[in-house]
Amino acid sequence: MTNHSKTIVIDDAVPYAEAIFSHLGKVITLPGKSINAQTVKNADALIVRSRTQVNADLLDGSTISFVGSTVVGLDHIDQEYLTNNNIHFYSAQGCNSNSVAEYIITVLFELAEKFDFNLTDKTLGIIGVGNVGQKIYNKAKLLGITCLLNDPPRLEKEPGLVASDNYVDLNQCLTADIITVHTPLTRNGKHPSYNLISADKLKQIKPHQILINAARGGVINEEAWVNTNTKANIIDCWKNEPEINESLYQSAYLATPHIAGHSLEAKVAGSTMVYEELCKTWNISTQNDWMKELPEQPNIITVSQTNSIQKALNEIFNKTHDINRDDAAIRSDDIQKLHNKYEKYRRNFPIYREWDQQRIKKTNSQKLNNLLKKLGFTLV
Ligand SMILES: NC(=O)C1=CN([C@@H]2O[C@H](COP(=O)(O)OP(=O)(O)OC[C@H]3O[C@@H](n4cnc5c(N)ncnc54)[C@H](O)[C@@H]3O)[C@@H](O)[C@H]2O)C=CC1
Ligand SMILES: O=C(O)C(=O)[C@H](O)COP(=O)(O)O
Repeated sequence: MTNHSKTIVIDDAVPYAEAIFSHLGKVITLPGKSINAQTVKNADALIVRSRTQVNADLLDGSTISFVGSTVVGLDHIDQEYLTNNNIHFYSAQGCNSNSVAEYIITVLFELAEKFDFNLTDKTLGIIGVGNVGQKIYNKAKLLGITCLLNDPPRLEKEPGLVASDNYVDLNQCLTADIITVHTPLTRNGKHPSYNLISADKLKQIKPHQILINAARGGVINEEAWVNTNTKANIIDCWKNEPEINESLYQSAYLATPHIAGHSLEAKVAGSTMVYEELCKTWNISTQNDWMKELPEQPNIITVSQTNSIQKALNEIFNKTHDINRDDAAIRSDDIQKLHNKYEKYRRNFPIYREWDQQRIKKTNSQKLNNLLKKLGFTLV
């Protein structure tokens, strides 16, 4: 039964918001950017993704006592303000890490196909080895890709990692053939990541190297990146989204509108993690009736050839999430059109499912079948 005494304001990009949250109170859904002081003034809970700045300007004078974020980045949340004002805060850490990891692996196989190289001959540098970075590393290891890892904050907490894995300093990590960044965007503390790959660091980059940013705009210095000669730039996260830098955009071999973490499983995990926390906070039992609204399993994937395992994997990954489609969806030489398409496309992003939801028709290659199972696919 709905509790009409509570009001919950929710970003309308949170899937199944009404179905999941409505038994807890009156649900008001709004575009994340339209959530303002007026709309939250008399509400009890606020549930955001990444597009709402959560701070004193938004919450001063409101009745909000719970803020939930169904995404991972925290750079849009003034956590100190929330703590000082006794507002319970919860964010769904880890909810979309597998989605981002699958995006990166898909990108790697696409690059290998396009530039005709063997991934097992290349090194992959992973900067930030948290939920996302660790999953990329685990998958890369299964696929025989050599990795260099960089995460000074994690090493301080787990010094034993240096001995057991390929942890290196940032300069060495920047020598990898392909470099991918997965730190949060932070400006303070002992290891701020803003401008981590600075203009100076970018001078070390050689023309054979590939740079990927699916973390946040600003971790790699965009102004210097535009003028850095690389083999390819892959960019999912930008400064000033959706008004992204035109020159950097034109320099990108693959440019996607901040969708690496947008698998259905990631979005649903973010929503349910916040939902469970809100139920706990309000001391209400959880319900799962809304789950009947989830779509059916995707169709079985067939692989057209198995002579090259790398090519077969590229085909399969693309059939689960077509990143070229995401790039093409926003491509435009007219920057204004690009900016408009950017936000529109990500807000209406086509549903895709993670590998562990996918069924593949058994191939005639035992090696490929084994690899697919290890990557989470079901063989039928
Ligand atoms: N493109 C997309 O759709 C998505 C982007 N993200 C971004 O990726 C970031 C990482 O996500 P998770 O792995 O889930 O976060 P996490 O918090 O689990 O991992 C971040 C890791 O970065 C490390 N780190 C922090 N500062 C560093 C520095 N200066 N140098 C090297 N390592 C550093 C931390 O020690 C930690 O291990 C998020 O904060 C978010 O901004 C996350 C999900 C989706
Ligand atoms: O979790 C994060 O951090 C992300 O970057 C999300 O994938 C972004 O989600 P949106 O709310 O911007 O769709």
